Amino acid sequence: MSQYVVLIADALSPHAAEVLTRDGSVEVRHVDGTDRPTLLAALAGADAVLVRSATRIDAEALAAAPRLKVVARAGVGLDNVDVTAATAAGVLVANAPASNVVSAAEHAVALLLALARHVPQAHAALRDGRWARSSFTGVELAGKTLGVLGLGRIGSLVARRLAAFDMEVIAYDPYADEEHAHALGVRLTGLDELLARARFLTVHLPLTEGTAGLIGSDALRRVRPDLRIVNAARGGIVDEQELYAALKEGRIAGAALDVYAQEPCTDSPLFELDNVIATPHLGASTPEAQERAGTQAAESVLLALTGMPVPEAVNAPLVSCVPDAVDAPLESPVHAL
Ligand SMILES: NC(=O)c1ccc[n+]([C@@H]2O[C@H](COP(=O)([O-])OP(=O)(O)OC[C@H]3O[C@@H](n4cnc5c(N)ncnc54)[C@H](O)[C@@H]3O)[C@@H](O)[C@H]2O)c1
Ligand SMILES: O=C(O)CC[C@@H](O)C(=O)O
Repeated sequence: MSQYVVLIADALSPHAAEVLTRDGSVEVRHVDGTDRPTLLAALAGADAVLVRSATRIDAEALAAAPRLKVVARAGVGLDNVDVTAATAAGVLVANAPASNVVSAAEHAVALLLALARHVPQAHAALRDGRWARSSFTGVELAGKTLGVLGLGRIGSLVARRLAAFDMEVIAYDPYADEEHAHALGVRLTGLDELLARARFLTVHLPLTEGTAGLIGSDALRRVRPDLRIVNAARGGIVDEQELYAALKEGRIAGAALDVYAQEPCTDSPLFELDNVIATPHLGASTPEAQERAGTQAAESVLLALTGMPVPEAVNAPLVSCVPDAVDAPLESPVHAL
């Protein structure tokens, strides 16, 4: 008989369940974590729960889980887990902080290029039978200033990739290291300069009390009218109502969004604007990222439950695709106890 019950509450790579059941001590139960009554009932008998971004592990969920020892987030952002409440309850919280950063960075770059050249709009027009070349004149990236908000793992990967497009890259991140920025060819600036100068702005911050609404009414009145904004970090960092107003009034030129204040989000006034392109939180949606995220989250659960060490091999493929300079200054996957 298995010693531990582990819930998988969001759709994870099958590798997660494979890792968890490896030594026979764990019974895996799959539940739909977005169905609240089902989640709360299942948590009653759970020793651990693995989530992506859809399932909320808040104080109510923690209170329903008397046996819970660990919450593992198969990805980066921990805004769907109440880390403070978990810590108070003696529940360990782990994430997989570098698992999906390459995928997320590539998606941000894809959105930025698509925004610059109206790719989704031109594709849609052609499918409608319209050869509307003059409607879709774009802009070059070369020589333009890219402002990176948050020069952590993903911001650094995006900066490096877009520097290769001959963009001038500046970044605002009060915690970033000058040498790290310099090695990437990035100049650190204050927020005021970044807002005033950027032709493209890409957001790579965590959602916290300090970053919620950072790009709001005030910031959006200090930018150039030809600014294009990409947010593939978290909804709510860019205020959606203020973004709508800025786009509608021609105070900025366009926006590309992967994330929303409320998700799922299928009905936003922003989707009606011609200069907005949008994807449904796809930054981490590649098999490569999901395999790493699921595997690393499962390894963290096993480590927390059984004390079984994490094999080196699990981390090896990822380290080889994330530059040392990006990997170095960041915290360990186990976030809080
Ligand atoms: N779209 C997706 O699918 C997807 C995938 C992965 C991550 N994300 C989001 O991207 C975010 C960033 O991920 P990461 O791996 O780069 O995180 P990270 O922790 O490596 O980097 C975040 C950076 O933001 C900086 N920062 C924090 N507060 C700031 C502030 N007020 N002003 C300026 N800089 C500030 C930090 O110093 C850090 O360098 C995650 O928190 C997550 O929400 C989205
Ligand atoms: O699980 C996902 O697909 C989203 C993950 C991403 O937003 C993250 O923060 O890691």
